[in-house]
Amino acid sequence: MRSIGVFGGTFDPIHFGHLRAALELYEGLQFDEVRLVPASIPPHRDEPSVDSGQRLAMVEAAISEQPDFVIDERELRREGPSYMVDTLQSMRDDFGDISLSLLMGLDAFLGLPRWHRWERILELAHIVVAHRPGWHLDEAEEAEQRAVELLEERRAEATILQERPAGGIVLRAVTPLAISATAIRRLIGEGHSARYLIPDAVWHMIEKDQLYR
Ligand SMILES: Nc1ncnc2c1ncn2[C@@H]1O[C@H](COP(=O)(O)OP(=O)(O)OP(=O)(O)O)[C@@H](O)[C@H]1O
Ligand SMILES: O=C(O)c1ccc[n+]([C@@H]2O[C@H](COP(=O)([O-])O)[C@@H](O)[C@H]2O)c1
Repeated sequence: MRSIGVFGGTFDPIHFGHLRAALELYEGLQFDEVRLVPASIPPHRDEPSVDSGQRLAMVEAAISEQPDFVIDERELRREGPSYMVDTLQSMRDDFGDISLSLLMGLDAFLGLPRWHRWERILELAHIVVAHRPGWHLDEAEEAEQRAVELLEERRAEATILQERPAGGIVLRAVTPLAISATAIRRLIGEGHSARYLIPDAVWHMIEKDQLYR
């Protein structure tokens, strides 16, 4: 069965934490393709500090040489908040009965029960959760318990991703990289370099356009 990974993010900016996780999941879970989906208006957070055209350009620069990584612009073309359930429904309509896997870090997964129509998401896709430094399942807060229960109910072996179109949750270790876009924005705002946390091509764009100053 054809199998696609879907990696959504604000990517403000894209960094090696995103890229290395996406690559290890792509190789380890044998996706035919990973679609990076920059959010236009991300729900449940402040508006991005850089406009969507620039965030998109940084993602393009970051993945230009990686085979099977593609950018999916459908959230940028849609009006209103970038609800993931709408994105996955539209991919399902486009791609038919393939296996779709929504990739996310553990921090994002713990917040999943607050997402718009989140229960529908598991009817449309699998969820692959990557470990992220600083986040632990056994330290989940009260508000995150629903996500922990969901993982217990739906946890599956990675083989499910090749066998069924949707519905399982797979937890995966990736190289732990304690990099966040928030810390990168702060570094640059304080006049420091963000080199070696992000691809050089992305750093050059940030410098050229004086982003995050
Ligand atoms: N270092 C990392 N390791 C694993 N997953 C990550 C890492 N950084 C981000 N992710 C995941 O990438 C997705 C998109 O994240 P996002 O674009 O919000 O990056 P971020 O670094 O968390 O940004 P911010 O600090 O602005 O919240 C989320 O699913 C998040 O969990
Ligand atoms: O659909 C939702 O309600 C929803 C709520 C929070 C986050 N998301 C998506 O999850 C991805 C990671 O979100 P963030 O805030 O960590 O960048 C990104 O693609 C967001 O659009 C989606």
